[in-house]
Amino acid sequence: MKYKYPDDSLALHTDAYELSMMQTYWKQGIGNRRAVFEAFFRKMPFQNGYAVFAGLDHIIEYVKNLHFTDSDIEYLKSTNQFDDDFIEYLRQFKFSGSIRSFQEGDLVFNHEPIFQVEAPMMEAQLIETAILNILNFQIMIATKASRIKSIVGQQPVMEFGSRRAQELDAAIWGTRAAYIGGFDATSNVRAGKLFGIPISGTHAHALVQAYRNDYDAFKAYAETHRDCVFLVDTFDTLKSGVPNAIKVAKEFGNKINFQGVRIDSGDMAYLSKKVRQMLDDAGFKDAKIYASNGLDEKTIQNLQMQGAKIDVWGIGTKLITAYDQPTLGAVYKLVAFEDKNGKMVDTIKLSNNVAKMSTPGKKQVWRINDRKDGKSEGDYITLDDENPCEESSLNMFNPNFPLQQKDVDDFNARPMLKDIWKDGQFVYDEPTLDESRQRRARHLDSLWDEYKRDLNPEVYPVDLSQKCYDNKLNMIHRIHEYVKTLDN
Ligand SMILES: Nc1ncnc2c1ncn2[C@@H]1O[C@H](COP(=O)(O)OP(=O)(O)OP(=O)(O)O)[C@@H](O)[C@H]1O
Ligand SMILES: O=P(O)(O)OC[C@H]1O[C@H](OP(=O)(O)OP(=O)(O)O)[C@H](O)[C@@H]1O
Ligand SMILES: O=C(O)c1cccnc1
Repeated sequence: MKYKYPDDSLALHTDAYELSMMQTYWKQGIGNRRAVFEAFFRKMPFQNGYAVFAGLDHIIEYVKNLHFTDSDIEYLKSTNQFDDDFIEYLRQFKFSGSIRSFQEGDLVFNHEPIFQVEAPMMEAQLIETAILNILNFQIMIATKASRIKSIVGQQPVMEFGSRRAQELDAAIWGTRAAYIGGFDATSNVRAGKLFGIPISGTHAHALVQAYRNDYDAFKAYAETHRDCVFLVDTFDTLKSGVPNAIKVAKEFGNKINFQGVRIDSGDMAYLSKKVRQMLDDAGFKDAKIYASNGLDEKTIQNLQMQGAKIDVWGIGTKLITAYDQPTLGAVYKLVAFEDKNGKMVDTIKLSNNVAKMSTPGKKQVWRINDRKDGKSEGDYITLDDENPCEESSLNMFNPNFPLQQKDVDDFNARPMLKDIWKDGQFVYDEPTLDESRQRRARHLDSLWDEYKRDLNPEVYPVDLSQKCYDNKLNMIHRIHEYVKTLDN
């Protein structure tokens, strides 16, 4: 396969309609007016009580490198869909706006802005597709990983999904998201090199098949490696795999570090208990039992319930493909746009479905924590000019059920949308990947258990300030009045 052009850039990683709209804005002279777009999702992934934010690092790389190459320009010309003067404008395109975002490892919730772009309309429009592409995938994988890690607890959990992922990028960025979500290592060596994620692995059935029997295969592996985990289920786990693993471990003694065995099929509760007994009886009490094969948080929980003696978990398909939910469904909506007099005017998208109505205005999300126990009370969405830190008491109410409300007195309020770019300047002090991973663990600690259970969690409060709520209602009302005039 050959590309049609010698180079590739991500500037064209956008939907054609973004470029079509840009051309309209540009030709109509409104392309440089400021616009504010916000990304949010409507439903919690996997019906989980929280989601884990990930993807910012990839977005930063994308925006930093965003420009149209000569071949991008040449290609756009060849489509005959865009005017030459507009294409010439694209040649000097550079992102000049501002971006605010949650940070990787932060917990995020539905209906709150998780990512905000304030930029000339044309610029903000171009980047929608890539931003959603990245966030929709990485948040889902980080959240799935976090669900799995929460069930597994302190035991190590390894990401094994590259061979099953939706192509190369999904494997790489998926494993990075999984690491933020709490996974401990990956089998993908490139992800180890690129991101510094610890790499880890055992061996495949091919090795045993190549030597035609367990003993010769394990012996060959032991002769060529110090750390050894033997895969014991190629022929017969209990009759051949484990006895031969023990035999080789005994023969090599201190010459190898016999870490344990991996089981990849069969009844893993039954087998792991038997295998544990065999390893213990042989004096290998510290040897670990690794398990893989179609695992996720549900199978793991079930195996735990059955008393399975598994110490290390390898997870592929069901993590990296976000098996039970194909996308997060995050959207990117225009919430304010500069008018011809240079004034920012809020905008709204109405819908017959109340849940689908956007919340107008440039906003900030504040995480409200109880000052006494540090626990999160909920998220409080304000218009950008409000500051709940100046209030002594907050009335938090559910915008869909305004009667559901509570007053919070002794609280800390932290703004969650952090500056990443300001007027074209990159201003973010990027955390390391390990810091982002720790952030998720720290934030989970401040969440009540009721929001963290994997089945039917309580709904975490995501509330609007009175001003934000009134602004939304007023806009809805005004538009309804306007539509009524059209009926006549
Ligand atoms: N004790 C158990 N309780 C619940 N689920 C289990 C148990 N043991 C294994 N599983 C899960 O059952 C599913 C099917 O296991 P099974 O061994 O039949 O897989 P398989 O892929 O058909 O095996 P093989 O690789 O031998 O073809 C896997 O997702 C596995 O994780
Ligand atoms: O089941 P998953 O969660 O996706 O985990 C990854 C799977 O990939 C490997 O199997 P594969 O059959 O690809 O190779 P093998 O020859 O090593 O068994 C491994 O043995 C796991 O079963
Ligand atoms: O190292 C392993 O055991 C491994 C790696 C990828 C997929 N399955 C297993």
